[in-house]
Amino acid sequence: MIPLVTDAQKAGARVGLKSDSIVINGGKRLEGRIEVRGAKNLATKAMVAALLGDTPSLLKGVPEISDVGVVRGLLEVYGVKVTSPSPGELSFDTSRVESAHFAEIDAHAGASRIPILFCGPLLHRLGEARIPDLGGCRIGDRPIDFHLDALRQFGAVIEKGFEGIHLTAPDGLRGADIELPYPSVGATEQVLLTAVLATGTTELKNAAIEPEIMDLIAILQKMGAIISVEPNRVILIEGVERLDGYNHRALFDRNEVASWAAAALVTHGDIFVGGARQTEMMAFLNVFRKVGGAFDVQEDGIRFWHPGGDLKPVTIETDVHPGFMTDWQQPLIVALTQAHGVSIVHETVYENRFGFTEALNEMGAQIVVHKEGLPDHPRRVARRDFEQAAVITGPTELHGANIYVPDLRGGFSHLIAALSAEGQSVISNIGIISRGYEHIIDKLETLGADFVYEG
Ligand SMILES: CC(=O)N[C@H]1[C@@H](OP(=O)(O)OP(=O)(O)OC[C@H]2O[C@@H](n3ccc(=O)[nH]c3=O)[C@H](O)[C@@H]2O)O[C@H](CO)[C@@H](O)[C@@H]1O
Ligand SMILES: C=C(OP(=O)(O)O)C(=O)O
Repeated sequence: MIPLVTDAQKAGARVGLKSDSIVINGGKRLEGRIEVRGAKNLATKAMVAALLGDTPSLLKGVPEISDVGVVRGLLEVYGVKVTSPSPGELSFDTSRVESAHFAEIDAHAGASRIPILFCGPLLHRLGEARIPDLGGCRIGDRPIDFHLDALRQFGAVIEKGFEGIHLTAPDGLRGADIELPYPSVGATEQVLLTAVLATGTTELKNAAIEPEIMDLIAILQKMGAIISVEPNRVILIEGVERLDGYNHRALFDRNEVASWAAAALVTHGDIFVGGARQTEMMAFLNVFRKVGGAFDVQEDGIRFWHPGGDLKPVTIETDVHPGFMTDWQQPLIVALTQAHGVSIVHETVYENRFGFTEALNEMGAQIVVHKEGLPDHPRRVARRDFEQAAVITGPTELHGANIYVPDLRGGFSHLIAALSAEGQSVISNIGIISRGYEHIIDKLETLGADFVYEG
């Protein structure tokens, strides 16, 4: 019989995780210093951008996460020679891109969302693109209509097959006037990566302006692109004839920083996160402070700790940048189970991102998810067609449980809930966590967590 290998096991195997479950003995403070490196949501896009350069690129601060492995595998299929000159660095040689082996892309299907961003670069380099089915966290429908509509406006012709999509550009790619229905991160990146080598000027309205996008723009500018970020979410891109490679250190992973900050709060701990910076995290830091957490911004990182006293409830809405990021709500909600009073988290970015709260309730939390949102509740962010609200009543004592983690951020929140809970928890499917958290087992050890991992 052929053994079934789950997506999580595949992800874990990419970064050397041998076992897919961890036993956690809760109740221990996390204390110590860990480092974060480049952001999953930037490093992977920077790797795609390397395909646009005629000369080699060097990316520094690359995290050892499985999504990086997925993109590396795809770049190799597309003919890019990827090497690692030293730990945390990847170099990309595009001189043999003509020899793409499209037949091999199916092996990379379903592992990450990044493949969709290869459309523009492949059309520029090869006149054709084949993209496998996408993966990523299952937190709603996650359609790619904005991407495909934008690509069509550039002149791409798209055919959808049973497995993935096929694109051509019979008349080349031309600059376009594009307005996104919503400031989608991925669709903004799609437009940037396509417009830089398209003929003429592209005006993108309602663009996403997340720090990871600004860092991608910085990379493209180093490569020779002409991009200006105008007021009111407008980005202008003047197409150029060719681009060179880049030499760039990836922006730090602010989602990982927020996660460890929440871990410090939840475990009454004290964690110094090396590599963290303040400016990109202001929305998070405000909420962290309102809840009752303490932080100290230093030159080489940020220290987060629980200063004692009761945690306070908050009402927040997830939003696009500069708002409170959707990827931060899951670990924060674990802290809110310990706040004295009722907190409300409105999820406005994805339509299905509170599934992870079921396991927290099994552990003793009191979280009620309102699948249609709370329509009359006053708040800052405008309602979307869909949205959900989680109402968290605290404080509640958490106890150990057996948990099968559903997705990346939900998985991290289960991990820290187990670390703070009374008793033992067995958390399985943890390979998913390695999509976005590097060296998770080593970091838990450094911070003094009590766990058994047969790795
Ligand atoms: C790899 C990566 O960088 N992932 C991040 C990226 O995901 P990703 O780029 O997929 O997220 P988007 O910003 O595109 O998605 C935001 C919203 O727009 C919708 N949408 C998007 C594209 C589209 O064609 N049609 C459509 O309807 C999505 O379903 C979602 O409701 O930004 C999200 C929002 O900050 C983060 O949570 C993810 O961690
Ligand atoms: C939703 C996330 O990632 P992805 O878009 O890669 O699924 C995330 O990082 O929380």
